[in-house]
Amino acid sequence: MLDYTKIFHVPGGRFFVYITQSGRFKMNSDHAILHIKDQNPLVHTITNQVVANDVANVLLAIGASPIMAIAKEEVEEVTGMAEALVINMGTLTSDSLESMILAGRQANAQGKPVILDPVGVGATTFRKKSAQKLFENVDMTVIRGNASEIASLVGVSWQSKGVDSKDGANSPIDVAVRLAEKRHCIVAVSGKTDIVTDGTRVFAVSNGDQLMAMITGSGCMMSGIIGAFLGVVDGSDMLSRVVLAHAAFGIAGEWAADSGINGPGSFRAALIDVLHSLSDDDLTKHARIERIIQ
Ligand SMILES: Nc1ncnc2c1ncn2[C@@H]1O[C@H](COP(=O)(O)OP(=O)(O)O)[C@@H](O)[C@H]1O
Ligand SMILES: Cc1ncsc1CCOP(=O)(O)O
Ligand SMILES: [Mg+2]
Repeated sequence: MLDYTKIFHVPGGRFFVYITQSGRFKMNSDHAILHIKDQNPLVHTITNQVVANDVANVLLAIGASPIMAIAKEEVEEVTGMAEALVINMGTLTSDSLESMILAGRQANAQGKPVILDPVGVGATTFRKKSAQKLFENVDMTVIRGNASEIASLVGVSWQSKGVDSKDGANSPIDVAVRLAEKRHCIVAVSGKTDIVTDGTRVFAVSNGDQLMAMITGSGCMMSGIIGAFLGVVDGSDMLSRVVLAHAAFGIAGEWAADSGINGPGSFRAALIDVLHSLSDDDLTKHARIERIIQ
């Protein structure tokens, strides 16, 4: 059992951890993956040039359908036919920002989930200002990023290098809760342990493998997978599904790492293979989810 009180030590002791028996926290969706495979949600993804192919492939592997469309002439139409919208700032341009706003407004108007991945948001002034513009125009359902990205969105300093997060003095829980409160949405902070919160309830998901940090795009893929989990009619709450999406991707990472791969290249392929065969039963048995009480 992990001792989260050590991992998430917060000056002032704002958080402590409620450890569930067997380390698993039962979520209220037992059929999340089945629903994705049955309903085959279309996920409109405006992502970066580095990872578009990987994100499309993980969406297909889990049972969703990807559509990568970026032209401002068509994004509203595409979001109109999709079940979820994923916006990723990885290789942002003024044009793609405009498209993200158009697509985001369309999704909001139709009550469709919008997932924002603020890749490298703290790295440049352009990205910071663009994120601000996005928040002024679009209500996000989920913001998912690494710790330095989420910290940057609440004005907390955190070490980073380009699009990657390094060590930080603050707690990832603290910055996640602050951003969720600020933007009134679900926030997920990825890392060795992922934190998912709506500002009130906080969950820690400890599935995953260190190889996930050795390929580019694992965070972007995670954001795409959230789009698949939120793009279905499931009967369960959004927060549970975002938590389960993290567990599913983390389990896929663990099993891919364990599948006789040779290194990061074959790990990336194995990740897609494992996601393709992952079931709700696997998720129930192997998810390591804990609830953190503030
Ligand atoms: N050291 C690690 N051990 C286990 N899983 C990890 C580790 N680092 C990242 N992951 C997983 O990889 C995915 C992407 O996280 P991360 O690398 O933090 O995002 P990003 O690629 O956006 O920086 C998440 O699902 C996370 O749980
Ligand atoms: C390397 C890089 N540069 C711009 S976007 C990108 C990919 C980032 O992917 P991730 O955040 O999932 O590691
Ligand atoms: Mg990222």
